[in-house]
Amino acid sequence: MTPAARTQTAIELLDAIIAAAREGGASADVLIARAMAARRYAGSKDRRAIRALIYEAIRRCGEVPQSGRAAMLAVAADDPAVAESFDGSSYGPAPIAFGEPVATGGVAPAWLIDALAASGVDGDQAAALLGRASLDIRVNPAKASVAMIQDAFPDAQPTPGLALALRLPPDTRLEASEPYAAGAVEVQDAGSQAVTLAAAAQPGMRVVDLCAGGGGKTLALAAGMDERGEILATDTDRPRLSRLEPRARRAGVAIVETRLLNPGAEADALADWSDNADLVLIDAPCSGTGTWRRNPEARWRLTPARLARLVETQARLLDVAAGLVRPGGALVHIVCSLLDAEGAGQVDAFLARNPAFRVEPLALPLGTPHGPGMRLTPLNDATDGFFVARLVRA
Ligand SMILES: C[S@@+](CC[C@H](N)C(=O)[O-])C[C@H]1O[C@@H](n2cnc3c(N)ncnc32)[C@H](O)[C@@H]1O
Repeated sequence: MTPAARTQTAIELLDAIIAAAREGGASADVLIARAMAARRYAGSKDRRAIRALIYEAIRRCGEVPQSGRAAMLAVAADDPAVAESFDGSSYGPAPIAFGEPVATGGVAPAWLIDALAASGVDGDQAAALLGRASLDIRVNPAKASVAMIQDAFPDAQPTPGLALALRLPPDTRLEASEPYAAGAVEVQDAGSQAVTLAAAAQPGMRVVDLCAGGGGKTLALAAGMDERGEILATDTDRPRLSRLEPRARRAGVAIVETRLLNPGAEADALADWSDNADLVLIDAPCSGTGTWRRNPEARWRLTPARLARLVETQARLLDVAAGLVRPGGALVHIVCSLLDAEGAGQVDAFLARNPAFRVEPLALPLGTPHGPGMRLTPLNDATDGFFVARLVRA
């Protein structure tokens, strides 16, 4: 493909991504994968170049751009090679017209920048939310030692304080590797591994992973339990939860049971665990402001109304979890967001409603104290952004 044809393809895909962001459609990654599968003439170099153009445009535009072309013109404004590709050739975009609309740059929509600033996230911290994400893995101690995995990936770097975490070069073909096929490693951001340590899961515990999804944190909890005890992994999303059991089998984990919940009726479905769990982990559904490095178009999807709904669900899930924790047991609240409404403020509000719980201070290998818990950020910790707090029932 010519550079002009690549730019035109990127513009068309950006149009689809913008429409999906406005209408709640599929993510950019999914739309790009679908489009590439349909464009068999695009070689691997073309695909990489088109993908890079699209993500450059998404990162550059804080507000939802008016069109894919306006977003690409924002890239062209700083990149002469992209500007030259607007050459009017048969598969390329029309030449740039004088006074054509160019999408406005910026980190995020203005209301979100204000909300982040009110949560203590300054301009540098906010800009780092759009940096490049690393490729981190967690070694599964049931299947391999860290040294064995370092032999398989000689460029892997350890993460200080995280005994099972390794950072790989971003172009590592992990999924085609033997350790991956054997369940000896799981892809998991180092920050995600660090916040899961707040749970301090131990052998013999009865644990509820209330928002288990596909089980990333469930398996990290299991790694600390040495196949002794019980983990009930629940979620309201059937397709996500259905991925957990095969993943647990692949990892050699047999102490996990899954249970599908109905939104709004979680407590009824969990009545048999009432006052009975040593540990409840809530990896809550959230705005994902801490994961923009991976899904930068997520900031175009978030609205104040959607954020308010998420905050309401999180509060409800915290109250459901409180009913499951036994006296002396612990509740851990995690969000991959830097907004206090979902993290520190959410936990403060829970404590005001539930005086039987108190905050237990955390000592994690990454992160800094923030309100009743700890915060990890891309700028400070080179991980996704997280808030985590550990609460103990009297
Ligand atoms: C941050 S994701 C969890 C990721 C997962 N723990 C992991 O480590 O891979 C949040 C999850 O909460 C689930 N969820 C949303 N509403 C829920 C509810 N009312 N009860 C339980 N889970 C819910 C979503 O389906 C989603 O899988």
